[in-house]
Amino acid sequence: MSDEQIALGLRGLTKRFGEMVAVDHLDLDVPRGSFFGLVGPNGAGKTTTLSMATGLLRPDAGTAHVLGADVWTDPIAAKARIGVLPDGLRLFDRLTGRQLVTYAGLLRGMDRALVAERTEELMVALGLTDAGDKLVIDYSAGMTKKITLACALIHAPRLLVLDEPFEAVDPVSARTIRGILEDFAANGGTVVLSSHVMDLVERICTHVAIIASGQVRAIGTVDDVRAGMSLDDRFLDLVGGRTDVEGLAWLRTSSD
Ligand SMILES: Nc1ncnc2c1ncn2[C@@H]1O[C@H](COP(=O)(O)OP(=O)(O)OP(=O)(O)O)[C@@H](O)[C@H]1O
Repeated sequence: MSDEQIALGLRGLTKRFGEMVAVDHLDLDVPRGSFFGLVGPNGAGKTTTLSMATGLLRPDAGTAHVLGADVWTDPIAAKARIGVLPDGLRLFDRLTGRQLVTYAGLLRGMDRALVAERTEELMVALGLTDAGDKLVIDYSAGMTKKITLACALIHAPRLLVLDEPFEAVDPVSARTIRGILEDFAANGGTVVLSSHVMDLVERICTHVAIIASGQVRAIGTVDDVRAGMSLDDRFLDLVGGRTDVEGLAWLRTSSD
């Protein structure tokens, strides 16, 4: 793949927490226009990788490029092109939903009238119009996910990096979000998302990387990585996650 075809390029990305290597010389190329799923067991290093890729966590080694811009040496250019839905982000939750999205747009240096226009469009598209004047602290988990997504979209980024975008989101909202993301990718945008839901990744992603112990175990189009199996089976084969349900015998016996 040539550099122009790569939306997100990670090279030798490494992060240690004390003795533990969370991300271990990780290389990954996300093609432009792809819908790219990042999957892996709990603790595999997905969030740490995405945080380093988007300028939220400084790597110990390695580089991250967003559409050619180095995230760590040219952060202003890189960050202008990215919209991020981070995991467990602390929001200014004493703002209303509408105020929070407006704030995200103004922080990006956008014109106030354009911010107002896009905020209303996003509230409608994400079904948040009625909740727009409610404080974010009073939002449900799914509503919080949607308002954070609105903040990630307001400046019309070229690359969206979403940590578990469908977690806690109801089926109707999931369908809406999926529609917005598919439209975004169909028009030249690139989506990178992490998920534990293999069926979802199999259905909506064009490409996938399976990560375990901070390294890429398989990468390519979903069909290539599946290799004729379901993604779920391939995942379990690669990460060796199958455990037999022996033990916990006490759970099977009733005490009354
Ligand atoms: N700030 C931190 N300090 C210490 N260890 C950390 C920190 N952040 C992550 N880790 C460790 O790094 C490893 C990778 O964590 P990470 O959150 O990237 O995994 P993940 O693939 O996103 O997991 P999950 O699917 O459970 O969200 C884990 O072992 C985790 O305990």
